[in-house]
Order: sequence, then structure tokens, then C-alpha cells
Amino acid sequence: MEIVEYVDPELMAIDLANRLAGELRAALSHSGRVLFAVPGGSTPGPVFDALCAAQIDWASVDVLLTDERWVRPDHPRSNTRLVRERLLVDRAARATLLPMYQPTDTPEAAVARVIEAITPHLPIAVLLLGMGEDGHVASLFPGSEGLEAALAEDAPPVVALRPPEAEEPRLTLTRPVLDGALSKHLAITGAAKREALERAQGRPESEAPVRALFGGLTVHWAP
Ligand SMILES: O=C(O)[C@H](O)[C@@H](O)[C@H](O)[C@H](O)COP(=O)(O)O
Repeated sequence: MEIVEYVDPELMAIDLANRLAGELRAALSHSGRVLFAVPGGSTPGPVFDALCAAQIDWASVDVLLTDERWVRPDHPRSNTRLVRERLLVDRAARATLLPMYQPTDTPEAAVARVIEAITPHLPIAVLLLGMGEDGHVASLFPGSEGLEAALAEDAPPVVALRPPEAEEPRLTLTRPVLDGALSKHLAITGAAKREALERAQGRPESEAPVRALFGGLTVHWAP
């Protein structure tokens, strides 16, 4: 794991967007289509704002959420909505958003359809993750029933989880898909997340799921 430190979150967003754009271009130079996986939450918005204007062959990029909150796609907490409003605009409007949501009653009922839709596009070429202060990444929250299965090497690509700490049920990519990304970045801000990352190093994956993805991970941190 490598840690890149920035002076402030604004500079981090710009530098990280440049780096992601460079990696997407490089991936496109030897592949017809590339898969770019991104988190929801509050951290990636400024990165998306910078990245959406990048000169990339966006028409050849498929975008996938690392996880989705089980709310309608027009809900303020929807990650699909975030990506549509902040990333898939400007030049990036030509990218294709793969579904991480289906209009089913429960996330469990959506899993098979989401797996069918995303599997032909794997592996992830470029992965961006966020992290919670509890060490969760994507929606791999400590304390969730089903977490162990989602962290298994042979987990299905997507599972539904109902984390006790989260406001709503989730659909999430699992360890083999996230860890199989060709390039992995984690963006975090603030002292509490930096401490959480350091604490994670000595803890089991079940207590700090971010640990499962430490191999080859580049962490971007700003105070
Ligand atoms: O939908 C989500 O909640 C996520 O994808 C999640 O894994 C997020 O990245 C972290 O919770 C950090 O969230 P913040 O960036 O809002 O702190």
C-alpha cells in the first residue's frame, strides 16, 4: 500500500482526477472498452467534477458503482444519482453506466440481474474507493451478516448486505471483483479516516474490511 498526501481536498481532487484520467487513457490504448468503478458517498463528488471534463474516449468507458444504497435512483442518497449528476456530465456524458440498481422490492431480488449485466464487462480496469471511519469500503461494512462470504476469494461478484450501521440495505461488489481491479485507488480525507486506515493494519478483515484490498492499493489522503 502506498500513501500519497495532498495539501488539501481540492488539490487532491484535481490531482487524483488527472491520475485516473491518465490510467483510463492508458487502459484504452490496449483495450477496446474499459471498466471504471467508482464509489458513492461525499468524497468522490469533487473528483468527478474535475474528471468529467477530461479528454478521454468516454464512449468506450463503462462506469460501475462499487456499491449502491437501496433507494430509488432519484433519491438524494442514491449513488446512481450522484454519478449521473456529477460524473456522467460534460465530456463523460458519453460513458455508459452499468446498473447497480434494479427496480425490485429488495436488493436480494436484484443480485442475479446485476451480476448478469456486469459480468461480461469485468475485470475493472481502474477502481476508485472511499472508506468509512469504521473501515468499510464499498458496502462491505463490519458487523454485517454475510460479510465473511463477501470477503471470500470465491464470492459471487455482487451480494446484498443489510449492514446494521447503514441507513438502508446495500448491493455491493465483493472482494474478488474489487481486488481483481488492475489499478486500485482509495480517496480519504481528514484525521479520523487516516487513523482508521492505520488502525485497520492490525485488525482482522472482518473488523476492517479495507484490509482485504491493501495489496497494490494507492491511498490518496488530504487533511
Ligand atoms: O455509498 C457509500 O456509502 C459508499 O460507496 C461507501 O463505501 C463510501 O465510499 C464510504 O462510506 C465513505 O463515504 P464518504 O465519502 O461519504 O465519507
